[in-house]
Formats: sequence, C-alpha cells, structure tokens
Amino acid sequence: MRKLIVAGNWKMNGTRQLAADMVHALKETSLPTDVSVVVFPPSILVGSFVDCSGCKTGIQNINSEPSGAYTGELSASMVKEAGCSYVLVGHSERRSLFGEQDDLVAAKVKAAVGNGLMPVLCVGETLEQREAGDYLAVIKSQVVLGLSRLSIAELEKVTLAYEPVWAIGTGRTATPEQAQNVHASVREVLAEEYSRKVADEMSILYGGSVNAKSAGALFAQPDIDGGLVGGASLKVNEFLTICSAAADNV
Ligand SMILES: O=C(CO)COP(=O)(O)O
Repeated sequence: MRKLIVAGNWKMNGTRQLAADMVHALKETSLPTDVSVVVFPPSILVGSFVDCSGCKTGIQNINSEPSGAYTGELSASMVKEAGCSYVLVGHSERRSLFGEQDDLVAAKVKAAVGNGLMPVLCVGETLEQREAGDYLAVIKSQVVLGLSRLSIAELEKVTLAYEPVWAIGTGRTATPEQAQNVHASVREVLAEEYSRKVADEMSILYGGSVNAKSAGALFAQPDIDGGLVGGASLKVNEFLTICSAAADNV
C-alpha cells in the first residue's frame, strides 16, 4: 500500500518560534493514520521537530560520503542519529544552484537508504524542456538514474516527488491533469524498469505552488499521493488545511 504524504519543505526559511508553533499545531491535529506529515526544516531546526507526535522529520540535504573533511556537510548517519527519517534528494534548487547531477543524486539516495533514511527523490522539467515537448524523457531519466544504485528491495524506502521547475515558487501550479499525466507516466516507467508491484507501491508526491486552494484537486488524482509543499508550509494554518485535504482523499 502506498502512503499518502504531505511534506513541508521550509528551504532556508523559518525560525525557532515558527517551528514551535508548527509542532504545537501538528500535535493538536488528528489526521487519519494513512496520512503521514513530514517537515523538512533547515537542519539547525531539526531538533524542534524530532519529538513531535504529529509529524516525521526530514532533512533537506545530505552528503553522499560517510564522514570526512567536508566542512559544512552532514552525513546520512548523523542525520539518522539526530532523529530524522526522511531526506530530500535531487531538489531542483540543489540541481540548478549547487550543480548536483544525477550521479551524485544516485549516490545520495544510496547513502540515505544505507543508513536507514527514506529518500524523497525530486524530479521535474524546466519550462524550456516542457515547451520543447521532451519533458517525459527528462523526468524518466532523472527517475531511472536517481534510483540506479538501489536494489529492488531498497526501492520500497523511496518516495518520488514530481516538481516541475516552472511551478516552484511561481504561483503557477500544474493543473491536476498535467500533474496526473506525469505521475501516471512515472508509474509506467517504474513498472517497465522494475515491476508492477514497485510501481503500484511507490508514493509519488506533487510539488510546485501547492496551496490550500489547489491541494484538494491535486490530491484527488489517482496517481498523486500527496504533496511536497514549499511556501505554503511556512504558514501553520494553511499547511494544516493542506494536510486535511490529503485526509479527505484517504
Ligand atoms: O520546491 C518546492 C517544494 O520542495 C515547492 O515550492 P513552492 O510550494 O513554494 O512552489
């Protein structure tokens, strides 16, 4: 059974006060057990979330190496020890601003799984790639290369997130049909590359300007298993509304 997940990616935003408010609100909110909430705060705020009964905690990035002279970096085992369960890998901001390519993404996915973390592998096309019409091939290659170091058994630890770059932080959400189309194609890629079981069981989240208004119609799509929310996850009430929209689709 695939999980319905609402994840909040705070990026380089948020304060200890916001973290305390979010933790408090999530503890007070009762959601069906089939809905998982994950918050990815900046790493320095992870400690505020790890004991929260209403959500799981994620980290926004790891280094693929186990330890060593990598100033400023965190290894998967450190993140696990700090109480995180999830890690974002391959976010388009990491790809475009920090030059991360598919081989590094694959190494991070492997390091995550090898250390008991669940990677959320992010994929998605730029506006240019969408307009050129070859976006499904771009997304396919990001999925296949990103997962290339995992065994079949390890795939069950992975969540995918489709985040079209043109929809991130732009207020221009993909339509439910556009997103469903890509999610269904990604599921077909998983079935072809691995098996129908893998395809049916992997959660695929949608991200890109998800907000309280757009969440319901997106989450109602058959191949959309929740959302990876940026800006709207920094507003406590709006994030809770998005979580409730997922609960409505259990
Ligand atoms: O990048 C995102 C989540 O990882 C999406 O960000 P926005 O929801 O702000 O568009």
